[in-house]
Amino acid sequence: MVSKNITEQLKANNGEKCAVRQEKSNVLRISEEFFGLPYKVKLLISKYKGIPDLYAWQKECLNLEAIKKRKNLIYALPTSGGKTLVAEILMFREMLIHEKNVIFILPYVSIVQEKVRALSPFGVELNFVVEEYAGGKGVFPPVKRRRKRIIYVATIEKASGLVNNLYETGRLEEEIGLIVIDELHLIGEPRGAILEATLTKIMYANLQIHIVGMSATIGNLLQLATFLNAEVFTHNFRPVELTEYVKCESQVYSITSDLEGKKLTPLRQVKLQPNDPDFVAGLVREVIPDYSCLVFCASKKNCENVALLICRTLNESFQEPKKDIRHALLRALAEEGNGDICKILKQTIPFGVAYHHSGLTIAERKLLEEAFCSNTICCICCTSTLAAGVNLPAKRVIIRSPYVGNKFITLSQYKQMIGRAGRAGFNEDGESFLLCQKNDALKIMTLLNSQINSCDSQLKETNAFPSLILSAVGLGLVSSPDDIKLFFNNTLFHAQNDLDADFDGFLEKSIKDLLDVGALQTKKHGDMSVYQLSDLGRGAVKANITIDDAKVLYADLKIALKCVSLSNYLHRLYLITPYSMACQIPINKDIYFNVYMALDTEELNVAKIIGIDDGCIMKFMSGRKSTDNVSHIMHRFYLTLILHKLWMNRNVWEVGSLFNIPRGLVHSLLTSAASFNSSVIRFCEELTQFSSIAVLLKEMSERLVHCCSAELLPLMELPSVKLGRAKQLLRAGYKNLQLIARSDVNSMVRAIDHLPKRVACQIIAAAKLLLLAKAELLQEEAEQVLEGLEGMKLY
Ligand SMILES: Nc1ncnc2c1ncn2[C@@H]1O[C@H](COP(=O)(O)OP(=O)(O)OP(=O)(O)O)[C@@H](O)[C@H]1O
Repeated sequence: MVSKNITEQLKANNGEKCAVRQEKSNVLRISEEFFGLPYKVKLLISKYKGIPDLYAWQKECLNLEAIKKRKNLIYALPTSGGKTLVAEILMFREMLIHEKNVIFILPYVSIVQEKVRALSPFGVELNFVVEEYAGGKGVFPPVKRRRKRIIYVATIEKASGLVNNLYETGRLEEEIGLIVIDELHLIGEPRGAILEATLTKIMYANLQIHIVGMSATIGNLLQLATFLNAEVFTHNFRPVELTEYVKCESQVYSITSDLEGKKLTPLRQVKLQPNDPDFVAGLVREVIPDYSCLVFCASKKNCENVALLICRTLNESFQEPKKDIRHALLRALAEEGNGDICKILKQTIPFGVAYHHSGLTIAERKLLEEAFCSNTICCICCTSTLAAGVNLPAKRVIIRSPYVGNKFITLSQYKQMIGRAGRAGFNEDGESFLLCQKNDALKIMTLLNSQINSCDSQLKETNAFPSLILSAVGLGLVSSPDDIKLFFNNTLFHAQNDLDADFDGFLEKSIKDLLDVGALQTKKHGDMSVYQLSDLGRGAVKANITIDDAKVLYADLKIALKCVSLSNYLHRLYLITPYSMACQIPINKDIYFNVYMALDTEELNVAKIIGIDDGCIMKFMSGRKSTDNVSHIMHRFYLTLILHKLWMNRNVWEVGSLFNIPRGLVHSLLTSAASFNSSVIRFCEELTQFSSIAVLLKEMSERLVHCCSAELLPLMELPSVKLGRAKQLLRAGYKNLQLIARSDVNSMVRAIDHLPKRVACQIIAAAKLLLLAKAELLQEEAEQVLEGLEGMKLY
């Protein structure tokens, strides 16, 4: 007993000495700087990200003249090169040193949420606020904060609204010092037109805002650099070495390079089995369960089938080691699905295998990603979207076939996928296998020896010119044909094409169309005619929607103004049913008929108000063609019926099976409805005749974002906390943000099934940050009131 006490005493003394030594070294280092930031930032990066030191290229990049002189910069590196950390350090610098706010643009809602959560501990420690602008989240105009700096983490669409709003209220240049764009190459995908439009406006307005873009390697970096007047930094750094293989039938080749280009060198033969004809399971088994493996598949169905196929080749021994935590994962998944678990995942997870695609809800995907990162599961069969968004590195990456959907894979897709191979800090190397049939072998050789794709402006492809003209006129950036021409000289489209006489003609036609449709008007200004927006044009710009959508919305709102039905939410849900989703959700006639027939009198009345009656339904059922307008309304109303079921508290699983569509799609419909709701609200606020409708829609916002009971709402404010996790938290006694903020990480991990420590830490920090931000806002409001009272006599 005595000796134990002495040992403990010694240990304690020793611990104290270590602590003192550590303290001293920290004190010494306090005076050191970390790229102009307090040394504390380096310690926090080590604490929260587990990164003790920067890679050489990261240091080089942060020390570039372009950065010092705040010149715009694009830096391009292969996937997993560590680009994000550089951007984060730049953002911290902008807030802590230059005392300006930052906009961080990311491609998808789920990545925005993930980033908000990951930045929260830094926000608490470094005293800044992280605001989420994605889906239905993010207020316009953004709340102005006097004391704290803000990172707005935004999707492409929300960032566009944010920039417009801050510009027109004169706050953009005053408040924003830096805009960071992750995955800049997405400018070459359809949604990229919005990003290009946002950046064009900033470039044309010639604001003192530093723009930094990150990208994977792309073919036309210089064109992008011309567009952004940016310097370029490239590096081909990979934290771990990557070896590439091709497997064609039973032959494995390694990909080697010589002066003539890439070659396939035969390496080994594999034995194809009837239950594993491609040897995909064989390749997986070579690495799991000790290491992790990602299998990219061409389609969603394929992901599910391959996951099942792999499990059929695994024996019981693959189930044993992680039985308990895998069951905890299944329970967490059941929680998200209100008791339902996907039948396939139920079979595969005990083996440590899962599938991952957009048919799953965001919450399910998040749980699987966390489980993969914490080694609870060791193999995920996924579609190519996983490569673009989520950071899930694996020892081995297998590309099951050289197709994405039914299109042959491009070099940048290939690079993006194989880029996931190799876990920095976990494996010394990574491997990739591209599987193909003999008849695709030639195409593979061409692919491997081709140039990396360029990313092209999408303004023309997506017919985005009219919206961009409207927005530029609305913001007061342009008002004459000459201005508009000059404005378009600042686009990426211009950097890629000569804007010749044809283009002038094209612009003139776009302007004429906008005048004809009544979105644009001319006004005399002295001798000159200048353009200005009509009510409709203003609404479209404010709501960030196309003029065609604005016309439909205007007509819908006019009807609603005359006879909005308040007896239920169906009419309001129809108004906010996103137009863009109709093409993704096909109508099932029988389901439509059954759901329509089950509507009560009040609900049928709503259908009538918007133009659907029994006659329309019968005509539709009999397959007779209706006018375009009626078909359009019918299709939208079908989506409204789906939303209505969710609104009535049916979960995404039930609704998915009722309408025979994947639950992930039901979830995206809900997310885009929440986002469209904020657009419609802004439209109604701009066109004051509809302001009463804005009030009605605002009341729905919060419930629409989360679609859950009131007691869960405060918990769902937390980034990445979805229904299942909110319920787990509530059941464990975490009823509000205060209780979460006060919790310690270990007790939370003990109380919640399948909650990794890192995530618990981020959830607690996010709760603290939300509360601090709220408290500070109230304090600022109180100060403003008191300032107003200053000098006032009380009596
Ligand atoms: N200096 C470093 N030392 C060790 N690990 C690092 C370092 N910098 C970043 N990482 C880690 O490397 C991984 C990949 O980093 P990151 O996601 O920033 O790469 P990326 O280049 O942005 O990749 P992508 O193109 O996929 O977005 C992350 O887990 C990150 O924490």
